[in-house]
Amino acid sequence: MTTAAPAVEAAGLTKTYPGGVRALDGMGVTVAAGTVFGLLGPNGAGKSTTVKILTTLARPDSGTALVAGHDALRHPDRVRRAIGVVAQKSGADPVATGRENLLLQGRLYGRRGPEVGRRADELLERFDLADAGRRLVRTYSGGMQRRLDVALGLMHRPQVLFLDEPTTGLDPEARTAMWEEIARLAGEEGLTIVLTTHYLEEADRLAERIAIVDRGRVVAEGTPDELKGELHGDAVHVELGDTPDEVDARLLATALGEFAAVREVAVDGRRLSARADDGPAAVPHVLAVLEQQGAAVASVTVARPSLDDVYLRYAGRRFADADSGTGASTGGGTGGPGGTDVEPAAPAAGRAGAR
Ligand SMILES: Nc1ncnc2c1ncn2[C@@H]1O[C@H](COP(=O)(O)OP(=O)(O)OP(=O)(O)O)[C@@H](O)[C@H]1O
Repeated sequence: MTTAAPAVEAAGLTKTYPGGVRALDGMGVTVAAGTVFGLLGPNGAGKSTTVKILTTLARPDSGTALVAGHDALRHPDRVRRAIGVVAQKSGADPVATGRENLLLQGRLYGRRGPEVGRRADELLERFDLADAGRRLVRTYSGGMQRRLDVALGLMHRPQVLFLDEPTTGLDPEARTAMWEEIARLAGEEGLTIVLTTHYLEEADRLAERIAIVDRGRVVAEGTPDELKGELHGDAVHVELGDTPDEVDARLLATALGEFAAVREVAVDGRRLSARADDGPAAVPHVLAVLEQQGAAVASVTVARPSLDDVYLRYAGRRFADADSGTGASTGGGTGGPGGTDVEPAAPAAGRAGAR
């Protein structure tokens, strides 16, 4: 555990977008320097809005944000110099080469002279783009473009790198390669990385600590093992044949809850989940109760705790279900990130972040 000041300290962030969408509702995170921190949550949970505030591209309605020791609200220019941003959408110019993009990025940060070219070549090499460095970016594969995006974010040697969904849209092979690179950056270079993702596996694999975000606030935080360790026992998931109505669902939960071996029973549509110290031993009881209640069973699975179970526990619904709907606290606007309130940014954050 490092004793240095945290790389990011944000507290009490709130943000309501025009149209009444409450994107952040008391959001707060503390990220230790030199670690990889994952903001994990379904679509619309508020991850991008948090990153936009921390990277000075948006202002909160209230709350505080310190990044690399600087106040993001009072001294956004200082924050911009200390951070790199890799936004969801590529910041690279498709009709320039990869190398030209890197050189331009360096110049936007005020770098001049041969050092800029050396840094560009070093990054092309490191991201396995040396051969493609003089090709137009529009000829790159998705994985190559994403690697170039990360290289652009690193051009000025930031202290904190923000990666907004770095592997969304990548095929499994490119995703694995990106994971390896992110792990190496944190391990070898002591960079602090704040990563947003809606992939449970990505957070589990990369982040030393994870904040699970739901409806604009952190609902659980810890190392992946701590979070999973809070859920004692196995998860028992039952796919019901018919959707029980509300009364049936309550009856099922009550009837199952009478077994000491089974706890935390939740029925969500056709899915019933519960915890049991010994999952396989509990299954016959669970099936017997469901049969008594007249509930048809399509399938039963028993699993060790996963981050999905952590999410279910804290958010009260499954991750995939939340991911397919909106996570914001009120309906209304559906504007995507980068919408109405993005403020003009200095090159440091603006090039990758404002597009
Ligand atoms: N510029 C905007 N104007 C209006 N509503 C917005 C704007 N940006 C985001 N929202 C809404 O705020 C909520 C939080 O969005 P945000 O992009 O922060 O979530 P997210 O967790 O990053 O999701 P995603 O993974 O889809 O990017 C969503 O309901 C979203 O539709």
